[in-house]
Amino acid sequence: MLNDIQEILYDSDQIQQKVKELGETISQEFEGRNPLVICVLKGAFIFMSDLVKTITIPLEIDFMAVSSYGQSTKTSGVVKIIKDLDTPVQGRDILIVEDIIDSGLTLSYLIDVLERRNAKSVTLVTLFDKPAGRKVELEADYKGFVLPDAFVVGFGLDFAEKYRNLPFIGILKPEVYEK
Ligand SMILES: O=P(O)(O)OC[C@H]1O[C@H](OP(=O)(O)OP(=O)(O)O)[C@H](O)[C@@H]1O
Ligand code: HPA
Ligand SMILES: [Mg+2]
Repeated sequence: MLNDIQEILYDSDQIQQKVKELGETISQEFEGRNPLVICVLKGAFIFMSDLVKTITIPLEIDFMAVSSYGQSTKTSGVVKIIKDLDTPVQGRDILIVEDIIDSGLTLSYLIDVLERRNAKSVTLVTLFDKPAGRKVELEADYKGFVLPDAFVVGFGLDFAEKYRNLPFIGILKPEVYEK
């Protein structure tokens, strides 16, 4: 698995430090609001579990699974809901937890869904942001790291379902997906 990585961008310690900072900021922002924290599966599962441990205010969690990349390094452009929320969002302050914003299509679709369901507010936190990939205008309220224009894996992010368990974020060697 490590042989397939071209370059490590941020290691586990660097990521944990950043997660802690994000958690502190979010704790202040949502003081007294009991937010519903939504993990966008599968990619965000590691970030979500680390992040909520650093948030010091009461919150609720739920999960939504969406997919648009499948076996490719390029978005299909079609965001499919694989698993929906169990919790009604009407009138709730929502914090969406995402691993990466690339084209922006996944999150613009999800925000639209939550607004149509009458969420009171929708706030976005992403651990990684790849602005060069944007196809729609979208900015996270809180972000961890800005990444270069390369396909990355690790810390929850996959290529064809592999590499999610790497404890760092790194660039995948193009020969892995070009062959
Ligand atoms: O901004 P975008 O171009 O939409 O890309 C970001 C989304 O793509 C990935 O999910 P994917 O569809 O690969 O599903 P997964 O989380 O199960 O890997 C990632 O986890 C984000 O949710
Ligand atoms: N890596 C893994 N999954 C992704 C990426 C990426 O660079 N961009 C969007 N989904
Ligand atoms: Mg994926």
